[in-house]
Order: sequence, then C-alpha cells, then structure tokens
Amino acid sequence: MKRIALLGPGTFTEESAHHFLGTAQFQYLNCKMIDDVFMSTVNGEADYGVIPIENTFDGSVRLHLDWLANEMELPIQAEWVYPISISLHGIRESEGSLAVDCASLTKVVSHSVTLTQCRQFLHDYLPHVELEQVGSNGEAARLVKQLGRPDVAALSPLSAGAMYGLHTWAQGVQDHENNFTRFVLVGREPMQLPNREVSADKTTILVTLPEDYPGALHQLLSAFAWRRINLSKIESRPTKKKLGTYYFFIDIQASMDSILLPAALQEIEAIGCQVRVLGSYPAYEYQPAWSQP
Ligand SMILES: O=C(O)C(=O)C[C@]1(C(=O)O)C=C[C@@H](O)C=C1
Repeated sequence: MKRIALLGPGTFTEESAHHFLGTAQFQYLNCKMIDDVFMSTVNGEADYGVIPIENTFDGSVRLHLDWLANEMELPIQAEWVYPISISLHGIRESEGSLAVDCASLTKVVSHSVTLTQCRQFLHDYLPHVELEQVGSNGEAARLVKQLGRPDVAALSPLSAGAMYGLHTWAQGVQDHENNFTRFVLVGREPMQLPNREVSADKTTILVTLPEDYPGALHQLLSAFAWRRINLSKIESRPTKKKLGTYYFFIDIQASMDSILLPAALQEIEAIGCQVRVLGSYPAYEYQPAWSQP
C-alpha cells in the first residue's frame, strides 16, 4: 500500500485527497507542518506528498513553490483541484441563533490562508474577536475541541468539525464562491491513478534567464508561442542568491512526451536559459461525483 504524507488530519488537503484518491488503497501519514510533508517524502517515509500550490483568490502558495524550487528534487506526478468551503465550528453551550452565539465568541482560530479567505465574514459577524493562526485548519478544530471553551471557534473544513464532534455554526463562510485550491502530488515514481478522466497534460518548468537584457523574457516565451504551445501560468520568484534575480515558474499545457515541448525546451536552453523540469503530469478538474476508487 502506497503511503501519502499530507497536512492533517481535518485539513482541506486531507479532504481533497480522500475525495480524489479515496481511502481504500492508500495509507495517509498525517504531518503537522508542510516541511514535514516534504521531508518525509524525501526521506522515503512516504511514497508521495500532497502539497497545496495555488488558490483562486490568494494565488500561489509561495512557500511551497520555494520548497519545490530550492529544497529538493521531488517531481510533480499529478495535480487536482478541490473546492474550499469553510465552516465555523465550536462548542455549543445552548441552543441559539448564529448572531447570539457569535456575540459570545472571543477568539477564532484558523490557518492564515483561511482567515484571509473569510475576511469579510469576520468583519461583518465577528469584528470583536481575537484571531489566532495555527499550522492547519485541522489543527484549529483540534485545538477548539481540546480547549473545550464555548467562546473559541475554528474556521475549518466540514470534515474537521465532524472529526472532532464540534457544532457547525455556519457553512460556506468564505468571502467568495468558486474558491478552489490546486493540489499537487510529489514523489519519485509516477502514480497509477484511479479511474479518473484526465483534463489536461501539463508540465511545470523552472527557468533561469542567462542574464537580464532587453527582450530576454520575450525570447524565452517566443519558443512556446510560435509552436502554439499554451502556457497556463508564469510566475517569478527570487532566486535567493542575489537581490533582483528571479526564477520563472512556467506551467505548460503539454506533456514532455509530446514532440513540440522538448524541442521548445532545447531552444530556450540554446539561448542560455537554465531549465529544470519539475514534473510532467496529468491534471484533473474537480468532479463532485467521483466514485471512490
Ligand atoms: O490547513 C488546511 O486545511 C490545508 O489543507 C492547508 C491549506 C494551505 O496551506 O493553503 C490548503 C488549502 C486551503 O485553501 C487552506 C490551507
């Protein structure tokens, strides 16, 4: 049975992995911090790690991109997308309306990303509460259960509320609908994925330009443009070696098994760019009705 390290339990990462990969064929190893997910996959304690990489509203999870770029060589083997529906969970002392219960709250605990995604809700309903950040949304629910205080609530997935036997005050409290997170599976071996329809073949590369000169980026992009290879994302991150020097993360909608993409990469290497392929993998859109594999 393959072992998969992820941030958990009670996290969106876990919810998404259970939905996409199922629970029957994999052993899930819960980690407290994302560093542990990467490290246990590198050390071989896990075969794969699940990494949240991008959210509709917050954009890239930059820390996680930096891990992929700087810390290790763990190829991306798959990508899936999962909706982020955030609930407010707590300990219920008595029956009452949401408004009454909100007034008695003094603290809300959650992951920093989740607090950001609920800014308007917190402003409208809970302007008086102290906000506390913890390492994951599952940890937030666990903490609320452990504290057992009716004045402390967690913003977390519905699954976390159920896991810790918390009362759900409100569901879907994120500020925007269509809140999705993109997760990638990293590991040394390609994964035989359950019976899922692939939405796109993708390749992610990390490019360093030879030097900063007018048109350098244009030259790089034209290698894809004239071959009509579609890029779905380009993002610069500091190399951390010298101020003002950057890598480019580029998501390409083509597989390394295609004819055109390796030729495009050879062309950009020929103009002096350094190219690292972070993975060539199937991507899956969210399907609410995925059956359990
Ligand atoms: O804490 C969780 O629930 C996680 O799965 C982590 C994480 C993240 O690190 O971005 C994943 C998706 C959500 O958008 C918020 C938090």
